[in-house]
Amino acid sequence: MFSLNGSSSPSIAVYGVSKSLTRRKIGAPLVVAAAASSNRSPGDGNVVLMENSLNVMRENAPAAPSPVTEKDSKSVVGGGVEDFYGEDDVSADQNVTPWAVTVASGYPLLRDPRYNKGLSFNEKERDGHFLRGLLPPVVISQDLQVKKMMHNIRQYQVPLQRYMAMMDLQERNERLFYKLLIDNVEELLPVVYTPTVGEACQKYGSIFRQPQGLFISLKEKGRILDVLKNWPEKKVQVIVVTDGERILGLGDLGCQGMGIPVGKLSLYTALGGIRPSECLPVTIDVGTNNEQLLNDEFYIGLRRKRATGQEYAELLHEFMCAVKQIYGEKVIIQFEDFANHNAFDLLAKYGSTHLVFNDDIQGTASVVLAGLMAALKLVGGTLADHSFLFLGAGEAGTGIADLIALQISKQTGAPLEEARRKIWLVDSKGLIVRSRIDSLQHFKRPWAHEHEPVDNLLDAVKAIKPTVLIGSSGAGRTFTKEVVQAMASYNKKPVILALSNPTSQSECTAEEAYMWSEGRAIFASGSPFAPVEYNGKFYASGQSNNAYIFPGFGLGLIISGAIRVHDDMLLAASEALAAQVSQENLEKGLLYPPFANIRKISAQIAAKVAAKVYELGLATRLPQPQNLVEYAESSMYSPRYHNYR
Ligand SMILES: O=C([O-])CC(=O)C(=O)O
Ligand SMILES: [Mg+2]
Repeated sequence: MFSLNGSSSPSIAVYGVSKSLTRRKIGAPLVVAAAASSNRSPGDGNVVLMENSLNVMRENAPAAPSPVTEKDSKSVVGGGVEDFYGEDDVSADQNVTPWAVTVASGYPLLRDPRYNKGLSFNEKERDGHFLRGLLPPVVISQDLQVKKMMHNIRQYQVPLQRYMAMMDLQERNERLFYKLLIDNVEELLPVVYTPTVGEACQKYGSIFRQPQGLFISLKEKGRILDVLKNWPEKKVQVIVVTDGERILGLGDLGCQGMGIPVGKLSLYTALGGIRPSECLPVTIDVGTNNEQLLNDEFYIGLRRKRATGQEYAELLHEFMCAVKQIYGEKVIIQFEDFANHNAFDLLAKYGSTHLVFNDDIQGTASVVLAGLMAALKLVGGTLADHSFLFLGAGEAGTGIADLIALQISKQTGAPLEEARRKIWLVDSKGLIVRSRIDSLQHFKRPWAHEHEPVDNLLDAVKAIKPTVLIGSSGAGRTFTKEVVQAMASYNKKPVILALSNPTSQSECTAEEAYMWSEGRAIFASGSPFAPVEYNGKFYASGQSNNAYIFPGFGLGLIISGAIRVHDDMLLAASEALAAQVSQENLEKGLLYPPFANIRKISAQIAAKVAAKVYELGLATRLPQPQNLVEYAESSMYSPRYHNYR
């Protein structure tokens, strides 16, 4: 027991406190001034409150009252907290000096986004936490706050203004931000994520207000470990890292790519239930080759050309080692929006030493495979009965192609080589064929099949006559009328996926796909499109975006204590997602379930991924929980306010 406030707090509170403090290494011995209550909910517990609310005070400093939550009646699936906080944490903390711990109250409490509740502080809390007079008299519920915020956000017509309003809210009242996002996910996803996040990155320098993640630049070379220690949270489960070189389909945005890790991690919390405090957005700044940014007076990054070769590799290696040193081997490192060459190299280099996941290669592959599994119910046949043509042979294109081939090979027993022959890729130089092999980058070589050269997409469609056309090129409006019409001339129901983001880079719009195929296309896109009307009929289209996969995938890794990612886990995630597509969805032409159910979907994905982690012997959380779906659900962060004593 470790509590000076009378509540019987289990050892968990000690873990959280001591661990944080050990790592803080701040000066002389201190005294403990406050601790958490007895609530133990794995996704949502007071431990978080403790750990994230530490103000370390010098010996004899007065202890301010702490907002400690009242006992929460929510039932808990056994063992969750220990798993998140790890028994190894205890032994690591044996030499801890007693420290003083308290949390903010009064004005600082209102300024602390993690604990601020704004007008929802009740009368008792206002008295107990020195808030009297700092707020107007009214006390309102969190639900009313949500209603008010949605009303305000809807006043903004310009998407970037909505984005900024959401970011302001995140910096002011974190739980309200997540409540808003979770309760209105279909409306707000395009605001905090693609397409708006793309524009936000382009203008990040001028809209920058508060740092929302860690910036690690070449200036920090040799001291990245110290930089990581500056991050206020000591328990991190997921890092999303970019070097900004290929932000969506918008190209090199340098340091301003930070909007992407921030956006992705807010989805980790909203969609996958990972606690916000355990998510760390990182941008590695090695310069930019974007002349416009280099000449932009508001640019926030290093004003130099990109470092490459050894200089680049050394910085990344230092980062990878420092992360493992400080957060252990179970932290997920999600690579996001790196340029092709680095993305493949980093995944190959660190795949066997770290828990790494490339969202653009693996997450996109898994979500597209799920969409194809659903599409088969509409077009018939097995994967092996179809032929696939890609425009784009980068991370997404080859990643998806690899996973389709793997699945075909598993289903038919055919060797991978043979399965690959169903799949063709077009890059900027035309169809990838054998005669080009010597000039191809290594990740394109498996796709260089025997064929005469074809130098453009339309001719490739005519030559291959694919049943499925997938755009992953980052180049907008490349599925022209002729291309879509050619697909519709060979197929009763052509499957067309325009995956590039944001909307401006989509290979075609939903309207174009339906119009040019006379309403016969089975269409999905990376960024959302509103339903379109064609010949008096409405056509909805699904969003084939890795946001369906990575939050649940990450949760599955966390709840099983995975130490490595394996392709079979991606297949498990695809199957779990495809299983969530209802007959009703399919009848509307939707290859994916609505995002409105995403937390339930994420729990299903997490359970299937975790089961695979156990099966492969890559789990460290033992024994395996009996019901993984329930366990995943109960592990999720809830944005509901706590009551403070
Ligand atoms: O961020 C998204 O919307 C999907 C993605 O990973 C990308 O386009 O790079
Ligand atoms: Mg991406």
